[in-house]
Amino acid sequence: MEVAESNEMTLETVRDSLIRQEDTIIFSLIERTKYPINVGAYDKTKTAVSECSDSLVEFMVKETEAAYAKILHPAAASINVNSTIWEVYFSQLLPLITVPGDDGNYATSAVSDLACLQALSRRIHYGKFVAEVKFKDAPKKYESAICSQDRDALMKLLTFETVEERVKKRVAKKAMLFGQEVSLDDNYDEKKLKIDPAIVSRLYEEWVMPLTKLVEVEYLLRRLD
Ligand SMILES: C=C(O[C@@H]1C=C(C(=O)O)C=C[C@H]1O)C(=O)O
Repeated sequence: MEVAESNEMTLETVRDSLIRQEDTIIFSLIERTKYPINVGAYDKTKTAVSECSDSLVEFMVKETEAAYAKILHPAAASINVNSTIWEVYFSQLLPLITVPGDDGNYATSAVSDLACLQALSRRIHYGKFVAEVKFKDAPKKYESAICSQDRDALMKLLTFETVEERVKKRVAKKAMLFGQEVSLDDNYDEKKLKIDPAIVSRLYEEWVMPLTKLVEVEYLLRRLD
């Protein structure tokens, strides 16, 4: 991932980007809540793509991944946690943010899923940039752990608990603000929130941040190859 872009990157600019990406993630999740879970969209027998054994969503995600693979440095591109993101999204997150049921809108809900998966994947794989700036800021600090391929030591070195606490609080606050039913009187009804802020916070705590850190560790392990 030593692309030209990383020269101008600092920990601050990388963190600013992660903060902006929170907006994209939360808005894409809110968009998906418009539709029920629509399990039919994930049913290979109902796929709308002819001569293709994938479900509609699988087909769309694979096409997008193929496009991204063309623009990434091979070493960084070898780190890919999309299958885990996929699993978490469909088996854990989607049932939490959607209502049960099937409204037949498979194509539009699949487009929405794709937007969520892309936003999550981009954020989590951004861990490569985060790791690169952390390494550049203090190479000595990381070198011995990299040489001994010590995952636990790397994880400790790159973790900032106070930053993580702020992320969890901020995403819950954003979910509350972005998910409101906006009306012209001053009352706002907490029950009408489009997404539960606690779920967004949990998504970050249990999956987004741990996976970002996993990407950071994987990147650093290969950094001196
Ligand atoms: C991304 C960073 O690395 C780690 C992961 C974080 C995250 O995924 O939000 C936050 C703090 C760090 O523990 C960072 O330091 O900003």
